[in-house]
Amino acid sequence: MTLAALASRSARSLQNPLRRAACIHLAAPITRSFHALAPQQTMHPTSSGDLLPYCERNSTRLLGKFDELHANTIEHYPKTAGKTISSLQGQFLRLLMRMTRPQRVLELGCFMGFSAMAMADGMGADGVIYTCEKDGKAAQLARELFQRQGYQGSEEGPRRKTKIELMEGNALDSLEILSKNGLQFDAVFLDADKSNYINYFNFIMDNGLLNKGGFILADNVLFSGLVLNAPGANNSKTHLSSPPPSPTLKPSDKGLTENEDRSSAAWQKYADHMDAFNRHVHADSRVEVAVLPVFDGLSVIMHKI
Ligand SMILES: C[S@@+](CC[C@H](N)C(=O)[O-])C[C@H]1O[C@@H](n2cnc3c(N)ncnc32)[C@H](O)[C@@H]1O
Repeated sequence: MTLAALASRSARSLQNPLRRAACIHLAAPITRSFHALAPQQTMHPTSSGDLLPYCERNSTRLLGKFDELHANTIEHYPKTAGKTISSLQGQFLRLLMRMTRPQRVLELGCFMGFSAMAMADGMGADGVIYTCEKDGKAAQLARELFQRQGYQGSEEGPRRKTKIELMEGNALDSLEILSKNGLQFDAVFLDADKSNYINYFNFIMDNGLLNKGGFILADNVLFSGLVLNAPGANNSKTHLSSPPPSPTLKPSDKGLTENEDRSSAAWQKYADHMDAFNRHVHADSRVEVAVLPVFDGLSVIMHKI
């Protein structure tokens, strides 16, 4: 049985709610794409105001094939379209893949497939991305798009080489499947539910999913700067005086769905998870890490050789 078939069988078996981690995903798309939808309101001066559009204007543009994806996303997820990383971050990921040439990449949090496609475009012809998504609708739309754009063979058409393998279901279950199949990765992009970042990191490191010398990119690690307010952040001087959401920031700009808690306490809870993750990674002697104040905070974590 191919890994794809194995993954899809396993995804079907994940209907048991007990196996699904209770995970509200809260993206921080204020530094993400769809800038027309989400005004730039970030605590990080390098990605605020006019600077982000300036950086985008002076960066190589991603190809027009991403237009269909963006149109799809706005059509099907008008309120949470901003969960997708920004065009600039997509270009950054693509460039990083071009420079490091990983053979196998793992992504947790596919959504509509933008970051997966951006990374796939930067990888060599033999490179494959495994991307995990628990939202069935997003997974289906992404799968269809990958097929139309030639990243995945379709059942009907001639079998093309699959460059993006989409694993539908809870990411922790997908990690177990990948581990059981003995897969190892050169790079990982962490962009799923914040409350599980530590679990994802531990599983990947403890089960040898990341090759030595390989790296993990973890997104949203500064969570709009709110990590400074986390109880364990150990930063008495720089506490933020007025935690978001600000009155001018629409809930949809943070990727919240109608049913998610929009109180600033809930907001802070996600930032606390990110702070705990940052401290956890920093304390792990198997890795070296740089926590970068770009986008919504991006950690580059290398598995020491
Ligand atoms: C920020 S979005 C990913 C955006 C995507 N990386 C991009 O930039 O195009 C996070 C995604 O993670 C998914 N997600 C959240 N928790 C998950 C879990 N436990 N397992 C798998 N996917 C999960 C959400 O459904 C959501 O689509």
